Amino acid sequence: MEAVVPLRTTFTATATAASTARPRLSFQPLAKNFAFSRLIPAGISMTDRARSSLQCPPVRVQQDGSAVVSEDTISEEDALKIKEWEVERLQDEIAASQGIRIRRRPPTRPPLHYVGPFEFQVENEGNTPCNILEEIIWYKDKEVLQMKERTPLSALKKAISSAPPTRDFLGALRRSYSRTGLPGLIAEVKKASPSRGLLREDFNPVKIAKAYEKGGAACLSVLTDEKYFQGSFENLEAIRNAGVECPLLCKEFVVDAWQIYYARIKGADAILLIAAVLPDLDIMYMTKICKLLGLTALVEVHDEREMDRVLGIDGIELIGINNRDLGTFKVDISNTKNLLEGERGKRIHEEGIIVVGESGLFTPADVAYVQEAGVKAVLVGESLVKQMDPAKGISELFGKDIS
Ligand SMILES: O=C(O)c1ccccc1NCC(=O)[C@H](O)[C@H](O)COP(=O)(O)O
Repeated sequence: MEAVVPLRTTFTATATAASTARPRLSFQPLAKNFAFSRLIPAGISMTDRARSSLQCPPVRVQQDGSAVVSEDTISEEDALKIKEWEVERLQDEIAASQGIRIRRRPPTRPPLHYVGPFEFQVENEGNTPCNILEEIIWYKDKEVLQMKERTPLSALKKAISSAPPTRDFLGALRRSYSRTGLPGLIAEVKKASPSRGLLREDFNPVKIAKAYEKGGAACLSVLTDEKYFQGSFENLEAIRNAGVECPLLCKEFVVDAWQIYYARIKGADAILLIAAVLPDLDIMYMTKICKLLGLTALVEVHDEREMDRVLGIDGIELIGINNRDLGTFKVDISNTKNLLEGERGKRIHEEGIIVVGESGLFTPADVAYVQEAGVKAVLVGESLVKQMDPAKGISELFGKDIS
């Protein structure tokens, strides 16, 4: 029996990243009493972008139940999309070789499928994120794709040409350290988090930012992720436009250089780059873009391997050590100490890199502990934002008035 059936999303591409020949598409076998669960692919699916823009090819169902698509039915345009997908797979392989466990997309297909007019959910091990960071990144990839469609890079570049200049984030941290003898404070405007839920009901970002500035913060960090942190770019923009003078860090999950340009027009002076997500080449490329736009890059690491990768990249000036394990949410400030011990600490000192201790800092003893370990700045959210008076919270955190 042979039939030509239109199939929308049930195919998997079997071409390997290394192949130079035109990729061949093959399909999951379709049994007579076909069940939706059979749609779980054997291979790795394409990105949404590639998949959604591929035309539905005609499929020939063979006698054994398998379905094939003839190479002749693949248009030039589709072949190009498949190539794009191959390059993305290659990037995944490079990331894995650098110890990056965060995958940029589900290795099988995303759990949402369509068959004809029907939409349904199939979950399997491959399409469920391994931790919260991976979940955030998969979501962010889609979000950024939509944002880019609404505002192309060319429009951002045009807007940047008339944007006000950035402020010196690193200089502010250095000045604060010399003035107080204590780590420069990056105080975080944080409404909620995946680990703690809602942190503050009566959340007024501008009021909190002004209180932080009054309390002696050198710089501010503004969470812009909406889905997981209830932050926004509107908050960043509002704080910048409210006359707050502290330089602002855009606390985002950057997966695409487009976001750096976007942060710049929304008022950022610095932006976070997470080594657990970005391969070395991306970090190199993105830090260059930051420099070009006058932004400071805060490159965040969680473990020794990430620290060594980042230390191997030229021109890094600011490294954040995050004490939060993003798999378990456990916070352990000794992570900062461990990563600054021995040769690593020596090298950081010699190269004049400023290190920021991030997450889980609540008391003067915590601040003293990470300062002793070698940090010259700290990034603090929860313990300050929860205070009725965040300015007073800063004095309590440092054990003295640092304004
Ligand atoms: O805070 C979280 O629950 C979280 C979960 C997943 C990814 C990142 C997360 N936090 C981002 C941060 O780096 C912190 O907001 C920042 O270091 C301040 O931490 P804290 O002082 O403990 O609020």
